[in-house]
Amino acid sequence: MTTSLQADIIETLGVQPEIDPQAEIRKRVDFLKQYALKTGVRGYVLGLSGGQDSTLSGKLAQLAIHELNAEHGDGEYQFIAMRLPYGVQADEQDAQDAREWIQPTRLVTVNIKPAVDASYEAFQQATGETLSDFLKGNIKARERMKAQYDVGAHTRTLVIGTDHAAEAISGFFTKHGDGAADITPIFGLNKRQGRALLKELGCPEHLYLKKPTADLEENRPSLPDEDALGVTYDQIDDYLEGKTIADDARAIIEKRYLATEHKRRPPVTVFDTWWK
Ligand SMILES: NC(=O)c1ccc[n+]([C@@H]2O[C@H](COP(=O)([O-])OP(=O)(O)OC[C@H]3O[C@@H](n4cnc5c(N)ncnc54)[C@H](O)[C@@H]3O)[C@@H](O)[C@H]2O)c1
Ligand SMILES: Nc1ncnc2c1ncn2[C@@H]1O[C@H](COP(=O)(O)O)[C@@H](O)[C@H]1O
Ligand SMILES: O=P(O)(O)OP(=O)(O)O
Ligand SMILES: [Mg+2]
Repeated sequence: MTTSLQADIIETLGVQPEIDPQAEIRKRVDFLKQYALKTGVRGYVLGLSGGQDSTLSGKLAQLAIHELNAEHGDGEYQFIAMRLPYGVQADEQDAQDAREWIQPTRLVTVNIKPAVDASYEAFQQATGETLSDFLKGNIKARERMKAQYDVGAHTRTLVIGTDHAAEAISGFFTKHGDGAADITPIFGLNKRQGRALLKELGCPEHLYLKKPTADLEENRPSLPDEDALGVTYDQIDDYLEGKTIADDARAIIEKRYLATEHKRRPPVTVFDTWWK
């Protein structure tokens, strides 16, 4: 039976228990096109990690750009993919496979290591203390955000975020890091629905069957999100589809959801009451 908190979460995150992948693709490509036309921007920019979410978001963006150029422009719309490794990335080949499949208008590569290490060392010099490996991971996510905003502002393109329901529910993103973006085309989908869209689009299987990872920690490289979260994406997806899941998994999900409300909202103000 669906609990009332579960029903609230499903409604807030906009999840449908069943989807038509083809219709979802059309809706989200149209959304990207219409927003670019309405705002007058020249396209989109997105970090491609080689993971499922950026592969899907990037493909939707590239489809939107193709159609915009065919229908409205002289090729002035562009989708800029960014590779943003911290040094050398273990699954670099997946990122290259995603780029090959998406065929972005342009690829920009920024190694974030020097900037991240400079921030990490500046903190050390200023305080005499050392940031944890976990907190250094959040610097990486924020540095990636900065690099994308630099390219976006320079090219009049908007930054795409890859937030979706299965990530939003647990606040499993870095605040003002990968959580910061201008537009989120896969919002409202859970993880298996995202996979279904990629399958429909003809994506190489290995890019959507791989284990999701934020890959932010040096001490635990390629740590699967599911290990960090303590629940599986299947459990999260079932919960988001209104199904009954094991009590311990439900408790973990709901505890994380309630603790991370601040990450899904704008900065709290004197007019807000949600935190009380
Ligand atoms: N797979 C992914 O998509 C992905 C990507 C990046 C990070 N992550 C994960 O996301 C998490 C990010 O870590 P985090 O959440 O500890 O760091 P965070 O920086 O995202 O959020 C913590 C910060 O939020 C603010 N904050 C905390 N409580 C608050 C409150 N009640 N009201 C207002 N602001 C508040 C504080 O500034 C605090 O430093 C980690 O678990 C990381 O592994 C996952
Ligand atoms: N190594 C990366 N290169 C480019 N973009 C990246 C990289 N790692 C993460 N990103 C971007 O951040 C989001 C969130 O990633 P999670 O795996 O969900 O933490 C990802 O979709 C990329 O856009
Ligand atoms: O955000 P991505 O593309 O890195 O996907 P995943 O979260 O599955 O690693
Ligand atoms: Mg990832």
